[in-house]
Amino acid sequence: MCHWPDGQSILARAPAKLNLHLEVLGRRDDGFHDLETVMVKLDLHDTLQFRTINTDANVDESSIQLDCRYSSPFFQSDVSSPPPIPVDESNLIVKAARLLQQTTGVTQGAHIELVKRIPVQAGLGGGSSDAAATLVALNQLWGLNYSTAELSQLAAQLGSDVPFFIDSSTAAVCRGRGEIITPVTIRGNFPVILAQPGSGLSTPTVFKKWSELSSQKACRSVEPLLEAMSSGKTNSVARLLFNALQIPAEQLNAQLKQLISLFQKFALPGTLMTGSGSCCFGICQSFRQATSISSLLRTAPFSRVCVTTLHHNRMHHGYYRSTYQANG
Ligand SMILES: C[C@](O)(CO)[C@H](O)COP(=O)(O)OP(=O)(O)OC[C@H]1O[C@@H](n2ccc(N)nc2=O)[C@H](O)[C@@H]1O
Ligand SMILES: Nc1ncnc2c1ncn2[C@@H]1O[C@H](COP(=O)(O)OP(=O)(O)OP(=O)(O)O)[C@@H](O)[C@H]1O
Repeated sequence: MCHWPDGQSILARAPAKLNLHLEVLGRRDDGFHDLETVMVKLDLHDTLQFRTINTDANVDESSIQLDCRYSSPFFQSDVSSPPPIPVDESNLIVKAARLLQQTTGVTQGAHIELVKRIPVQAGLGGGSSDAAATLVALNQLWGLNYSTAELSQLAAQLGSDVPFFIDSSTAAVCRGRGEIITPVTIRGNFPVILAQPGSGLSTPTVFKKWSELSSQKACRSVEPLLEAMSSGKTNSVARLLFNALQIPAEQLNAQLKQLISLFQKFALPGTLMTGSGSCCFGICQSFRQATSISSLLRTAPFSRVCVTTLHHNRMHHGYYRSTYQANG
């Protein structure tokens, strides 16, 4: 989190996530599913700038104004294509700001500029991370002094993945519908190739497909993966990747299935789909390997590719001038 010298502006980084392990334990009465999932934050991130509303400009002081621009290896530079996310009240950023206003009774508003790099409907948690960054930043901008625990409770009302992004840890096991967070250790770092097919997947549709296909199988234990993560054994981490939603997702999206088959042709230590898809990832041994495989993946007509690493040892929702690019 970075404060501008005038004290009226905050810049926040909202990282993407990967699910290294995702087991669905069963369907609940409220329509959600109980999960056991291991999530890690990535260096790939959206950037959000928050400013107080200039009341001289004849604007309602409690309004929430959101502007969005796209700046990512995943996005096309074609400005004529319509933006893939709404900037109205349905945006999770606006929902997070409204929830904070309603809960605290604060009358202040905000102008928010989003630089969107994380692809949408990809299972990378982009909207959830933006919502968490908004709760943390507006808590500061509006001087609310809410604790992390209080912000986490609000976060869970916005989405199952949002509390993970309030937590400052790089990696965590998330249980319940995703909101019960236990931070875990991940040592070392490794390059990750992200590849997204031409179309995304809706989370409820993938869970519905899982219900249709599910059988009474024993649940896959998370413990061997946690041990490999804490001892920094990247090859073991890669071998233990697991996602119970991948088969249902492959049945819903033919390009995803093709992309996973393509990924499996390369000698990578491990590949998987993240969350409810449709983005897939490969853990690489080196940047050289990541660069050569990502250029081969880029030749597939339907896939968009980007290389990133884990989001390690950063300030919470941190921002470093040295890594910030002029284009956002
Ligand atoms: C698949 C994951 O990305 C794994 O990290 C998350 O569980 C999804 O979390 P999310 O996008 O924050 O999801 P939410 O916005 O809370 O829920 C969207 C929809 O996904 C389904 N959903 C989500 C989470 C969960 N544990 N069980 C579910 O069945 C429900 O149909 C729900 O209505
Ligand atoms: N700030 C936002 N960023 C991205 N999507 C948003 C945002 N606000 C609302 N949305 C909507 O939320 C939906 C899911 O987008 P998102 O990119 O968060 O999915 P996801 O990566 O699959 O998330 P998850 O991994 O948490 O399931 C999209 O249909 C999008 O229109």
